[in-house]
Amino acid sequence: AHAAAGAFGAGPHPGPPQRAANPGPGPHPPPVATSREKHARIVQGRPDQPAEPKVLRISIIGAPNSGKSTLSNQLLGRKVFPVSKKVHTTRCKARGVITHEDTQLIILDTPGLTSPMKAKRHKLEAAMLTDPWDSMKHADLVLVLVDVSDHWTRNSLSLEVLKCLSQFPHIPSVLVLNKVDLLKKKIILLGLINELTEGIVNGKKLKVRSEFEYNSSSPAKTVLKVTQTPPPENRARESPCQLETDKAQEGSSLDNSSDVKASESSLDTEAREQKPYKYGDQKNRKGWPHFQDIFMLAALNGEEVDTLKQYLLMQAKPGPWEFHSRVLTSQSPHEICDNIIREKILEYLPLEVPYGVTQVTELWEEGPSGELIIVQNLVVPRKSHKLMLIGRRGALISRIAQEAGQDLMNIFLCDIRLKLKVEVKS
Ligand SMILES: Nc1nc2c(ncn2[C@@H]2O[C@H](COP(=O)(O)OP(=O)(O)OP(=O)(O)O)[C@@H](O)[C@H]2O)c(=O)[nH]1
Repeated sequence: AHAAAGAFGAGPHPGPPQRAANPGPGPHPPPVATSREKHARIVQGRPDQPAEPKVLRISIIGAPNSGKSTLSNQLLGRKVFPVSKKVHTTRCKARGVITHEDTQLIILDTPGLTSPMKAKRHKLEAAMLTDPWDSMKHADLVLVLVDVSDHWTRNSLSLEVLKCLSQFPHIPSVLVLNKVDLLKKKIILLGLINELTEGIVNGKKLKVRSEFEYNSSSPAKTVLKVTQTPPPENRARESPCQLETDKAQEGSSLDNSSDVKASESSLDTEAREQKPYKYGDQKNRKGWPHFQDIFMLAALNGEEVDTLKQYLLMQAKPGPWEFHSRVLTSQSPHEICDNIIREKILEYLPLEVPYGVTQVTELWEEGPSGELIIVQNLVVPRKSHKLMLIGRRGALISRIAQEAGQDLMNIFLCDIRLKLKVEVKS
């Protein structure tokens, strides 16, 4: 009793994968190896680093669904992590690797930070509670992602995020406000920044005030700009927070063609008055006063992602590379495949149904013309779930196989024949 989705990928693959909107500098990413052995050889092979290599390990943490994987994919310039509208798409930590000239950025994409109670509800593996913490242990810098379109969560950092940050206060942290494309009133970002930073960035008290200036050089654009008054010792410093939106497209409620600035002043005295942040104190706090910088971006369309990437490249310190420059991710081909299929199941099945699906790969082999043949069995707990997953006349499972096959083709850069079966757990 199983439904099979049509094979996919006959004919030549569609050429190079679609690059993200902001691929950034650097050469075209290499294909991801399709067999376990090849992958292991490349990942474990000696890094081909230059004489004076630089490295930065970046942990991306945040609430489930804040856009961590979307941002990771955009930074990588290629989709290698699964993304969906449902929470807990990412099940375990995975690394993405960006190699640019002498610098290697290693992105530690983690599951959304969650509580043991929520983990139980979604039947999450133990790793989903521990992985974000583990990734912090290896990080040189942490990006804290906040979904600014979520009215319920955007006004304060979650308890789990605060616990994580205060457990590792020595790791430089950067606040990233994501999904700004969904905000009609961009001016609320100023209030959010104030809440989420407790009014302190880089050790200096933020004074948020609005300044409306006519921007005659760019009348077609609405510009929201947050700058910090430079500290006396370095007048040239300017915070990288900058967001430009096309007025025509956005219809922003900011004053037309205006700049809004959050500036920093009367710095040191006010900063010293701030209550020290103690571990265990998080329940009474909403923000983190130790961010070194703030970015506002839209990971989905790549807006300002390249600015963040350039910033990260600048933060790298001398140190040996971990991976060969050809490596794009530490995930094995099988893990990538499971994740991509899971992403589609999460996207198309309602409520909690996707969380009960177990994936079993039955076949993984190279076909006569070099194509990759994959057969995966999706085991579900109930017959009703099976019917849902197959859909009317197999329409849904075919769609899942088609879309997953296309994504895998773009990742592996080879033809893929993907067959999905659905079975009720006996
Ligand atoms: N409009 C908009 N949507 C976004 C943006 N970034 C991410 N999304 C969407 O938000 C949803 C969640 O994105 P993910 O990248 O899977 O989020 P995540 O934080 O990795 O999620 P978990 O795996 O549950 O922790 C997806 O539907 C994305 O398309 C953005 O900048 N703008």
